[in-house]
Amino acid sequence: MLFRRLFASIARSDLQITPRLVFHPNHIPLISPTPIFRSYTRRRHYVPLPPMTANKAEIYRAIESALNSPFNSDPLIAPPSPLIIVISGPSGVGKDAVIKRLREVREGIHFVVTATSRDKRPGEVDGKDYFFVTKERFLEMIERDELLEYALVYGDYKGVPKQQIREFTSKGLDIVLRVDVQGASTLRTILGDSAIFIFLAPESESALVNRLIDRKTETTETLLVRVATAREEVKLIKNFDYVVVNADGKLEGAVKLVESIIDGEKARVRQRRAVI
Ligand SMILES: Nc1ncnc2c1ncn2[C@@H]1O[C@H](COP(=O)(O)OP(=O)(O)OP(=O)(O)O)[C@@H](O)[C@H]1O
Repeated sequence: MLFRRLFASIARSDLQITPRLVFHPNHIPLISPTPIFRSYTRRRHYVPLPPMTANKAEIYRAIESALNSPFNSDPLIAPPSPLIIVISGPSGVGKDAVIKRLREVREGIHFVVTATSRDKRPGEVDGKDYFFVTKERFLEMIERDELLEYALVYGDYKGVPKQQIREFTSKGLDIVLRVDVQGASTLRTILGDSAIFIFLAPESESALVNRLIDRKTETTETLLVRVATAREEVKLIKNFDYVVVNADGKLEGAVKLVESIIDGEKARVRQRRAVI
């Protein structure tokens, strides 16, 4: 009784157990090796296909008809999801310089403007380089949960406004965040693998110190703190996905490598998807 039921259910099902396949050069297969082909083999026995010497439209239509569904021109692959790219590295390594150049050479990216309570440096523009806010306003932003991440860096607050990320990812743009190394570690905890983390490294410690001296933005005391911190920060490289060396005079190369990383990420089969 049990066997009879089992055989009856196999007979009703789409599964077919076949000892061998039958092919003919100008015909579609009579018996399909897998159930997936069965629907068209069942409906369209012996539909002759034109030879490859026939005209293109005729071959096209014949294949369409044999598969029993029209071809369409819709993209087979969905467009890549917007990326969140975190660029970090020790003070003076060239985060701003790399981002400034990336901004010039690449479209489709929104560079998140960090909010900071520090004073403007000469040449910096409010709303472009940073949102310069008072300490009080910054504390209010923390209170209202408006920041994805924030930190007190060398006595000044810096933080990433959530609203910008939401607004621009919804428009399909990639997002670049520029944060210090501690901030990147915090973001890794918050975002996990849903974002890409790039560590910018100098070619040597000495190059980094020289760059900071040349920048002329530090006192010797703050310079000392930055360099000592940089030594510790290099140890956190393990929290990152990629490392890009920004060597002296090789800014272009560093930017190209960042672009290649972005391109590679866009070609991933399993896309990263961040929810902010
Ligand atoms: N590849 C490079 N070659 C030579 N100089 C560079 C290079 N990259 C950056 N610089 C210079 O090094 C100095 C430090 O760079 P930048 O201000 O971009 O560093 P940063 O990582 O943003 O620093 P901070 O975190 O302190 O703001 C700047 O004067 C910049 O012009």
